[in-house]
Amino acid sequence: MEYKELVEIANKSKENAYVPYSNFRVGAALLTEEGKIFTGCNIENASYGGTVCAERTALFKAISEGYNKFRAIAITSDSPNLTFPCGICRQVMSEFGLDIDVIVSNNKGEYKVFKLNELLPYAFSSDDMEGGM
Ligand SMILES: O=c1ccn([C@H]2C[C@H](O)[C@@H](CO)O2)c(=O)[nH]1
Ligand SMILES: [Zn+2]
Repeated sequence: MEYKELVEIANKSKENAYVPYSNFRVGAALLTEEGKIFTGCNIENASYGGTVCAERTALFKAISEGYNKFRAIAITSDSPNLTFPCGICRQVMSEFGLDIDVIVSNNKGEYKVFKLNELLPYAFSSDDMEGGM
């Protein structure tokens, strides 16, 4: 799977974004180890905190279908700037491995690839819960 193609799939899934509040459409395409792709868009809510980002929509779709090993996630929006995942999505993705490629792209289809561990150094994980549990 070419990352350019994954970006195009993310771009397409942006069309389903439900964004009456921000009008900012985000699309994500998540590639599993098995080569399966799960897409996601952002889904906003009148109670703003209930909003779910495109990245977590894709991730939760995959997890709920029994897939939890991931190679890459492409993220895009209508912005001319590269769209990076928010802090919550970085943390939620990190639960399933820091080695995933995060492909950030813009409305021209230009993209850059980062490892999640570059975007979330010193991630909090279950290893940090010594003393609890
Ligand atoms: O990486 C990002 C950043 C923001 N959003 C969404 C959340 C909200 O609906 C809108 C504005 O923050 O964009 C995403 O889906 N992914
Ligand atoms: Zn997010």
